[in-house]
Amino acid sequence: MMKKVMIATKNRGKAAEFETLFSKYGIKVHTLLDIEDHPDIEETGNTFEENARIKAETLSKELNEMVLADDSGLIVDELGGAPGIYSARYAGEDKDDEANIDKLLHEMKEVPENKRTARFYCALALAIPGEETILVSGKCEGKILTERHGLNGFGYDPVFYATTAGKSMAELTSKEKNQISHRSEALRNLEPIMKNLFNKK
Ligand SMILES: O=c1[nH]c(=O)c2ncn([C@@H]3O[C@H](COP(=O)(O)OP(=O)(O)OP(=O)(O)O)[C@@H](O)[C@H]3O)c2[nH]1
Ligand SMILES: [Mg+2]
Repeated sequence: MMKKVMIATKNRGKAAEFETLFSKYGIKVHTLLDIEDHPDIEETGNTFEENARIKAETLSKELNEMVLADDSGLIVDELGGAPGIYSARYAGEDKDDEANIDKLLHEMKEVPENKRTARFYCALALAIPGEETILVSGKCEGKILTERHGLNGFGYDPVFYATTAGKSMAELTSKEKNQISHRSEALRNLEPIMKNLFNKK
């Protein structure tokens, strides 16, 4: 039997990354994109963890099965932590990656190189019916570039210089991004728990 996990996301970039990240465990990924006309789950929390928990528990209750959710975003020091939990909607409700980047570059226009520090953060929530939800997180340190570099990835990747890679996130192959990203670090922190769960079945 093929193992599978449901992820409470409608973000195609995340879905693609999770597909690759889970494939090495032989686990197939399903998302909200596979359910026709599923309404958005409202993110009413004040932290990444709260929002991840809301998305995972809402869908888990609805489907009565185990659900994983990712709430993530970009934290820019000079902007007091913005866009943070509002990263997807930074430039407006339509979640336009290009408009978000334009707004960020504009806000950071006068900021000198040494003050452009930032990080991606990812909270993962694993909701299991009848059990306490499990929360883990990961981050990835970097700087905000002054213009776009690279075509891979999604979101703010073209303007995020990943310190450990020495390149923009969008210049990395998906394999390279998956070695250093906030999302992959969070998932590694969930690995022992997932192993237990999937081996039980
Ligand atoms: O360049 C990026 N590389 C990444 O690896 C990344 N991870 C997150 N983000 C940004 O943060 C928002 C998440 O917000 P978010 O967690 O609410 O997700 P979302 O609303 O897009 O989808 P859903 O999972 O809620 O359905 C995203 O839209 C992006 O703007 C990233 N940007
Ligand atoms: Mg969202």
